[in-house]
Amino acid sequence: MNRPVEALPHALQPYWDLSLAAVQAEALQLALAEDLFETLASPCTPEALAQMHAWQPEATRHWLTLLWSMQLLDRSRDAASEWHYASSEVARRYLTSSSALDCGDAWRFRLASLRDFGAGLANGLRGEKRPAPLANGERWAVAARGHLAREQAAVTAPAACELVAYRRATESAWRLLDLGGGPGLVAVALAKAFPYMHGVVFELPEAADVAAQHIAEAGLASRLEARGGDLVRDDIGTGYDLIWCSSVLHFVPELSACLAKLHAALKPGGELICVHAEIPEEPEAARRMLSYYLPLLWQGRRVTQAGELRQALLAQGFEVCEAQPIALPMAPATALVARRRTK
Ligand SMILES: C[S@@+](CC[C@H](N)C(=O)[O-])C[C@H]1O[C@@H](n2cnc3c(N)ncnc32)[C@H](O)[C@@H]1O
Repeated sequence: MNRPVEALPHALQPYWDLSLAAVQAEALQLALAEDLFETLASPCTPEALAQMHAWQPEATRHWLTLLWSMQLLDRSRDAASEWHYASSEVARRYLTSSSALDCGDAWRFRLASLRDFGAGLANGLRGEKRPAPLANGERWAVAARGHLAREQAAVTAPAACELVAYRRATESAWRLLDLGGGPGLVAVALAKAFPYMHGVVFELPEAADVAAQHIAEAGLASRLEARGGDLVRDDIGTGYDLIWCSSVLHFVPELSACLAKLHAALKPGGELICVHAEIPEEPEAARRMLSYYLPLLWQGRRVTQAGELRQALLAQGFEVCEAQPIALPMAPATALVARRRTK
């Protein structure tokens, strides 16, 4: 009689995976610190690599094999049956210092800040508040100069261009508001893709300065303006054909008042592309979202439940024409396209 096959993987496997991820994160961190993906732009054997850096050859071989299993390296055998390792497509694109889309430092920043938050969970539960090292505007300006800029260039801006390409003709003139646009690279990418578009990046004043710098560097100052202000209290302008608003509504105290302001800022027929992560109903999908958004939730910020934003848009008189999954840095989100009715 055959032995009954036990259920695989074991029910504890997801939790073992958490501890295993610690080693994978360190392996990647070390690869970034050593600029490994730049070196392995051309294939190399572990022995040659170890010799180049005075590393231990066996340890190097096993580390490379782990990175291969994480799909950060490709490998192939030569005629002598020796493995040669080279950076994978994703590592070349996003984790190589010479790539325009490099997110290596941004990834390291995310790892460090999530570890730091995780280490403070017990204190947070007891209600201990950690003093913010910088004032709000300055904190966002630091983010805009650092990881937000890298992630916008690599992830958010290409996703925005792809989405907007379905909604605007390249040769038409239109007016954009990139609300809470951080470093402004979404607006910059849209302006490059749509030569007749002009518009505004609205941001807290300190971050608006960073966006202004990016706009100037891109030679787009005649078409894009970085306007500093508080979107809750200040005038955000009117007559927009399209408002791009991603990962911003978490920070406004009153959702309905903010959506009413966005509705009024659009031309009749104009569209709000509202891109935010919401907490899904299913635990598997909710897990990633909650791990990322727990710090925000603990600060008392808003992360809506799946479907809540749509309801809030409908309540303000928007017509919700489309809901599309979209890749945002760290966790996927939903892009809701909400139109101001023509009458
Ligand atoms: C998570 S970032 C998102 C940046 C950008 N939209 C993106 O998706 O990459 C949130 C942005 O909202 C801006 N923000 C938050 N509260 C704001 C307010 N009251 N007025 C203007 N901007 C604000 C922050 O400065 C920050 O750049």
